[in-house]
Amino acid sequence: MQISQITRDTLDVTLLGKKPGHKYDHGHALVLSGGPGKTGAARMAARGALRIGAGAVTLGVPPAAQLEVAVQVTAIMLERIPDGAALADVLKDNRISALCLGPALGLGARAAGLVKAALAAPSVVLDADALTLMSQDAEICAGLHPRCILTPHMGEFARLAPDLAEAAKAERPSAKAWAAREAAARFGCVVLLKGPETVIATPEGHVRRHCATHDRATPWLATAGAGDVLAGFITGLLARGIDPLEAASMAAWLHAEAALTHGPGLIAEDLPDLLPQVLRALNVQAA
Ligand SMILES: NC(=O)C1=CN([C@@H]2O[C@H](COP(=O)(O)OP(=O)(O)OC[C@H]3O[C@@H](n4cnc5c(N)ncnc54)[C@H](OP(=O)(O)O)[C@@H]3O)[C@@H](O)[C@H]2O)[C@@H](O)CC1
Ligand SMILES: Nc1ncnc2c1ncn2[C@@H]1O[C@H](COP(=O)(O)OP(=O)(O)O)[C@@H](O)[C@H]1O
Repeated sequence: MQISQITRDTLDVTLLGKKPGHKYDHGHALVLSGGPGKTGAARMAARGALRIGAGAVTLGVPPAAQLEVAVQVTAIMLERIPDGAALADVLKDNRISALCLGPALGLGARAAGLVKAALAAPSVVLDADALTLMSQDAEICAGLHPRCILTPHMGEFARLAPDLAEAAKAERPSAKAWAAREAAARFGCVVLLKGPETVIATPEGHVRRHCATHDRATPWLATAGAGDVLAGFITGLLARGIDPLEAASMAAWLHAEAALTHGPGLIAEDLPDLLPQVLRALNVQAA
C-alpha cells in the first residue's frame, strides 16, 4: 500500500489563495447545531469554516437554541432548521456548497432526520454524533457518496467498523492506514481517522498520513472540541470547491500547524483564530 505523507512541501498553497469574486464565489458552508446548551461544538466548527475562507457560513439551529446561538455569533449567519424536512428545503439553495453535521448534534429523532437529509448536500462532513447515528442506521450508510467525508476518532471508528478498528490496533506497520483504506472502500466516501497519526483514505484507494509526532508533536490538541474545529476547517475548504482528499489533507496539516503555533495551553476555540497567522506564514496570496 502506498501512503503519501502530508507535509508543508506537499501542500498546494495556491489553493488557499482567493480569486477575485463575491462572497458566494468562495462558497457557503452550513453547519448544523445541537439544542440548547449543546451549541458550542457547532459554533467552533462554523468559526473554523469561516476563518479558512468560506465566503459565508450559516449555523442551522433548532428553534429552542436560536437565542443562545444568536447572542454568540456575529459574522456567522443563523437559520432555523427544526428537522430533516426543513433542511431539505434549505438545501434547495444551490449556493450552499458544503454541510457539516455531528458535533454535539445529539442522537435523537431530529438528529437522525437531519443526517438523512444532509446527504443531499453537494459535500458533507459527518463527524461525532452523525457517525454514531450512521453506525445505527443502514439507510444513512446507503446514502453516502464520494463527496462525503467521515472524520471519526478511534472510539467512533470502533462503532462504525468494529472489525477494522480491531485491525487498526494490530502491531504491524500501517495498520491504521490499512483500516482507513478498507473503511473508505466499504462506505464509498473519504475517511479521515484522527489521532496523533491521522490517516486519510479515499474509496479509490489513495492513502495519506499526517504525523503530529516528533517535531510536529502537539499533545495539547487532545482537548475537547479540537475535532469539531477540524470538521469546520474541512467544511470550509470543501465549500470553497476544493476536492475532498485535498480538503481533508490541508485541514489536517493546518490544524496541527495552528496547534504548533500556539503551543501548550491551547483550547479548541483558539484554533480558528490562529489560522490568519498560519496562512501569513505560508505566504498565502490573492490568487
Ligand atoms: N464544546 C463542546 O460542545 C464539545 C462537544 N462535544 C460533543 O460531545 C459529544 C460526545 O463526544 P465524545 O467524542 O466525547 O464522546 P463519544 O462519541 O461518546 O466517544 C467517546 C468514547 O470513545 C472512546 N474513544 C476511543 N478512542 C478515542 C479517541 N481517540 N478520542 C475520544 N474518544 C475515544 C472513549 O472510550 P475509552 O477509550 O475511554 O474506553 C470515549 O469514552 C459529541 O456530540 C461531541 O460532538 C465534544 O466534541 C467535545 C466538545
Ligand atoms: N495526542 C495528540 N497529538 C496530536 N493530535 C491529537 C492528539 N490527540 C488528539 N489529536 C487531534 O485532536 C483532534 C481531537 O478530535 P476529537 O477526538 O474528535 O475530539 P473532540 O470530539 O473533543 O473534538 C483530532 O484532530 C486529533 O487528530
